[in-house]
Amino acid sequence: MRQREALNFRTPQHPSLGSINWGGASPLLARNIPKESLEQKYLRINSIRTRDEIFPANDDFNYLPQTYTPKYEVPRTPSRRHKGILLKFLFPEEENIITLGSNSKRKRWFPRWDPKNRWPQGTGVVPRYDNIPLIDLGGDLISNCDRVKVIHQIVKASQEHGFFQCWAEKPSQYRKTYNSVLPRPSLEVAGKYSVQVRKLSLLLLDLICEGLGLESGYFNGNGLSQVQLMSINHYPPSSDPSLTLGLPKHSDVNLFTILLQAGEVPRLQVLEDGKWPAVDPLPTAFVIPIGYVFQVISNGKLKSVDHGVVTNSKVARTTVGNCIFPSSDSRIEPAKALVDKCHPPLYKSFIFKDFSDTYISEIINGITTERYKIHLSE
Ligand SMILES: O=C(O)CCC(=O)C(=O)O
Ligand SMILES: [Fe+2]
Repeated sequence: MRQREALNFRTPQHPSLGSINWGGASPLLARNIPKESLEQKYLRINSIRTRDEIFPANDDFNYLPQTYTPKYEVPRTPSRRHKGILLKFLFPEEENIITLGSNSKRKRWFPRWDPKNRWPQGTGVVPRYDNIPLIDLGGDLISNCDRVKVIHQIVKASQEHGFFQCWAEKPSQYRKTYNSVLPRPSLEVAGKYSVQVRKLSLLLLDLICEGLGLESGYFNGNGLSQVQLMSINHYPPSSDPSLTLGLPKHSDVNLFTILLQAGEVPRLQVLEDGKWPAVDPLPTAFVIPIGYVFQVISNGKLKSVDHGVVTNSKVARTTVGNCIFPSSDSRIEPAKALVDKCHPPLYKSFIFKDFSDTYISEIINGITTERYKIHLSE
């Protein structure tokens, strides 16, 4: 028999994630979702359903018109019955509850999401990504030799793989400073951590700037690296990972992300040569995926990489990502110093906000990034 249970979610998570409702999925999933769904209450139906039942391929499950006001019969719970008049007025629950059921013709709040693009990497056994460059930033980065070597490693990895891993301090110090961030940091720890990570991001920006041959401080100007957004992603275990939202295939919308992974289970999968090998979590290293904005600014010298997350049937996983973004009004275009007669611009110029507003929903739906590109025949 189906047991019904009303849950509150702070971010749009799939009900099969269970009762954990902190942190939530990456803000990626919160983009372009109707605002009201972020405070949405909906029914969780505890029953085993197949993946196709939950996400029927031909179902218009993700269409939610602005004026949508569902009216369903919902069993009353004691807490509702005793709710004060003011709360009832502010939160008219019956109208906020949406059922996720197999036969329902009701509209759902999920973003339009082509089923083919949900788990292109599959959810079974995955190969390990065993040739990820691991770059040591703990050396003497002032002395020319080390600096040149590290810059070369970063640029090469970002060109060939679209991401790299790095150590920022000696491993033992590292554990002490950063381990307290996971699995669930206090606000104070999160604040301290984000300051440390900001320093690391500025160092990486300086090194990449030099590696690309751009004038010093290039990324400090025009708001190019002004915004840092921290997201804590928690992926509870799911008895059937194929029913659970991890993170769909995407490449990051920013310059880069500084990602800390906890736990033993490799679940971050990166697309390389048509395969989706998983990145082993190293507790003392950061994973740095290059974002699309960096690909554009570097005129294609650095490449952003598709990645995604699949959940595990037994083990939870938590990651902390600090994303380095331009400010919303920044103009994004190939750096002038990288463009000349022999190297024409490969990307159009755009304002970051115009791009970021649609980028996530586009890539989630498998729409390619072609429209940002300039084709040489144009
Ligand atoms: O949690 C992860 O491993 C990846 C997170 C991610 O890709 C993102 O937040 O963009
Ligand atoms: Fe990502």
